[in-house]
Amino acid sequence: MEMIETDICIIGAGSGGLSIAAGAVQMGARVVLIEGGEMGGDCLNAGCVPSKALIASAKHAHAMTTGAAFGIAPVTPEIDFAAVKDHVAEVIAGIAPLDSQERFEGLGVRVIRAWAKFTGPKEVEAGEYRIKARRFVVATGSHPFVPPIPGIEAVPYLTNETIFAQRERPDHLIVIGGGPIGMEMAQAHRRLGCKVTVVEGAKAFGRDDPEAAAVVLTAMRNEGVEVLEDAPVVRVGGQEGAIEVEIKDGRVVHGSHLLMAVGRQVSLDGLGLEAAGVEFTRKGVTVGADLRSSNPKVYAVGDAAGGLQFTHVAGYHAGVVIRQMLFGLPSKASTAHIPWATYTDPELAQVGPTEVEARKIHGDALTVLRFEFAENDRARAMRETEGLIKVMVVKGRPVGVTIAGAQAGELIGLWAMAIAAKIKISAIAGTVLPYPTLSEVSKRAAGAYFSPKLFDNPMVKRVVGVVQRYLP
Ligand SMILES: Cc1cc2nc3c(=O)[nH]c(=O)nc-3n(C[C@H](O)[C@H](O)[C@H](O)COP(=O)(O)OP(=O)(O)OC[C@H]3O[C@@H](n4cnc5c(N)ncnc54)[C@H](O)[C@@H]3O)c2cc1C
Ligand SMILES: NC(=O)c1ccc[n+]([C@@H]2O[C@H](COP(=O)([O-])OP(=O)(O)OC[C@H]3O[C@@H](n4cnc5c(N)ncnc54)[C@H](O)[C@@H]3O)[C@@H](O)[C@H]2O)c1
Repeated sequence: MEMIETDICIIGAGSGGLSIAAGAVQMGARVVLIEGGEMGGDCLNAGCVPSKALIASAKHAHAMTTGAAFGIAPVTPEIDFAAVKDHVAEVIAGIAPLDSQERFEGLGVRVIRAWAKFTGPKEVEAGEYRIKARRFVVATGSHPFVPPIPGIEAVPYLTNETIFAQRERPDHLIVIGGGPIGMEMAQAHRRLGCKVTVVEGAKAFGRDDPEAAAVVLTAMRNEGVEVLEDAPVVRVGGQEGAIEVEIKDGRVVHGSHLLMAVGRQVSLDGLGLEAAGVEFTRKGVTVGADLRSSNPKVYAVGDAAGGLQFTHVAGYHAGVVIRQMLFGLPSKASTAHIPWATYTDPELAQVGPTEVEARKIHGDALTVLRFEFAENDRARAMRETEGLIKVMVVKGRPVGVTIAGAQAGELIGLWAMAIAAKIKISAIAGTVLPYPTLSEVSKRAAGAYFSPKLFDNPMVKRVVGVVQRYLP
């Protein structure tokens, strides 16, 4: 077994691990990166990238059926499902070189392709190698959680790890779980010609603002996605082509294929965390705001750190641990300014607390500003008028924003910056934006903070009256 000594050893070459490796090596640290599966992790191979590529195909198909209002005769698209999957694979292949072993070796990272496990507090084994490092990072991500629903062991099912390779179009896809994975996949498959039923145990988009979630839910139902809520699944049965899913109230849904999208399980099994003195729970490695574990030489980032599970969070974590590991500077992760978006159509985006959460935290100090997409000229021109923005404001500064509507994922960026930089709502209201853009919904919502103070204020009216009398 070859022994390697290094400054930093990273386990997992996904969004978090790759960002740390690239940053650390280019700033002069010796870095070992260990990956047991595919370089790029979930996001590239079975998550963000393939799902957004599939959604893009679905959007093209949908546009072909919805042109009548624009004067374009609708046509029924001929969908070659296998070719759609070729497109998905091509998009992955196009991005893969950026995450590849060759690129990282070119940067000077020692890449080991094997499954790693700790054998002590300062030592990891992977394949033919023993690695002693001054600091370790657990960046092992997560995988689909498949609950022990009675019957599941005998029924063929898809997960995010297999659905993007499915080349035959399912006649009727049943999706268990109405979270972001389930809902993005449900709409994409519906638009690509499948019958789709989502069976959700509680509420679809359950982590989002209910009013915003309702906008998306209505749009999806109007497109023909059947969404059953408050419908916990208690049994599954049947075989490929003839699946049945039984709901607690006795209803049975019949379909051809089954997608399990009921959440994620962190990938910590077999990692030997006990040998390293690293505490963990089912949710992830137990870390403080500095992302350090109970073994001060071991950090955890991304999904493995047990918090928000997004690629941009893994990237943000990378910066937090790099500052500590390379420069010995204190650094902490916070969640108040982290946005997320679900790429349904319309999109759903959030940063900071929702209205209900903000009300609990700030009580009467909270002001909620609203603006409807229907009042935005660009949204009207595009006939994408469903949606709204809500801005939660405390003492003149935004603390949370919810957007449901076209390009919500793009629009939330402004607010993520405003909250991170503690920018005042007056700065957003005072920004001059190009007309006509969807981003004007943000400015108009911000302006709503001042309009009652200016337009419904007798004092202002009196002052203006007096000034008008004397102004030359
Ligand atoms: C269908 C789907 C769609 C998604 N869409 C989005 C999106 O649009 N936007 C967004 O921000 N997020 C999205 N996510 C979430 C995003 O993919 C994850 O949050 C992100 O990949 C987490 O990065 P990570 O570095 O923590 O883990 P990963 O990217 O999962 O990487 C972990 C790596 O560690 C490796 N590994 C695990 N154990 C070991 C071991 N013992 N030894 C060696 N290697 C090991 C794994 O093989 C893997 O390659 C989506 C997820 C899914 C499933
Ligand atoms: N656009 C994005 O950024 C994006 C897209 C996809 C995934 N992700 C990430 O992946 C994570 C996981 O997504 P997810 O959708 O798998 O999980 P989730 O936990 O968000 O949603 C799972 C849903 O399944 C339901 N459920 C659980 N057991 C059930 C049962 N027996 N019967 C019926 N319903 C049941 C839950 O009530 C829940 O609503 C997300 O939280 C997010 O962090 C992000």
